Amino acid sequence: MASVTRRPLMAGNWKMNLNHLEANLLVQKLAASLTEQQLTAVETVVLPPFTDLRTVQTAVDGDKLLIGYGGQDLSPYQSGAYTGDISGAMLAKLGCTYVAVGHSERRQYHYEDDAIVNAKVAAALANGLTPILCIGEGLEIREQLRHVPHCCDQLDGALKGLTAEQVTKVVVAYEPVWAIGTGKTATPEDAQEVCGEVRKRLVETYDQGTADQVRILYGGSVKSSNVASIMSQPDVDGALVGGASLDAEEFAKICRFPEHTGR
Ligand SMILES: O=C[C@H](O)COP(=O)(O)O
Repeated sequence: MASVTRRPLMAGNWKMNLNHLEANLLVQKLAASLTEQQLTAVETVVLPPFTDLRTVQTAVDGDKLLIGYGGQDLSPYQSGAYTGDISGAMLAKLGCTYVAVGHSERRQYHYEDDAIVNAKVAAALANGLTPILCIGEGLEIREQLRHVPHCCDQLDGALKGLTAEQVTKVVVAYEPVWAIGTGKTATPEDAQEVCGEVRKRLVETYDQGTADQVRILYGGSVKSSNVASIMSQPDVDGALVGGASLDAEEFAKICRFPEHTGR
């Protein structure tokens, strides 16, 4: 069987950090820290707060930076009376190519369930955005060793009703909730276990060709010091980075991981 090449993706989720002035500085510094060759080898994306997106767009377009960007959430609806929400069409109009969907912080603080996440994935695709679909288990589920079925159930729920072709356009991010912002990183083997099972589930539900095209990221306390070992796993195609993406030099080091692994 021919081996499959998936372009590594490093996505920096800024969460509710950095105003638009700080966003401009960070994006400029990040771009200056990476060569064209490095940015071509590893797709580099930032997910700033909504209020920063126009500024990031101006910086990226103005200097033709090879950095992608996107939102951290979107409405499942196209438009209308949904105070405080932002539509996929609005993100697309700002040049976004990605949007995070179903992050554990949205599931926890905004009570998003699999049905809402499913509607948001569909809304992202309908607007030409690549959803970064986040799945992951809490500590209790991990301790009960139910993490694989839990994550596969979240995956099934989020992808319900999508065609195989649509699924190839989705990025999945496995983020064990107990490893987010805690400094506790899953071992590379933990990351591989779930990412591998996610890919197997995609083979079962769709087919091998579809599953081979889907990029699966790991997220949870990723840093420049641990990214290489995580990226050495066969089913891990990148990382969703929180805290470490707020420091341009540290995030750039993460994006330069192939230089430490020869990947
Ligand atoms: O979206 C990113 C994840 O929640 C990971 O955050 P973290 O790198 O700060 O642990």
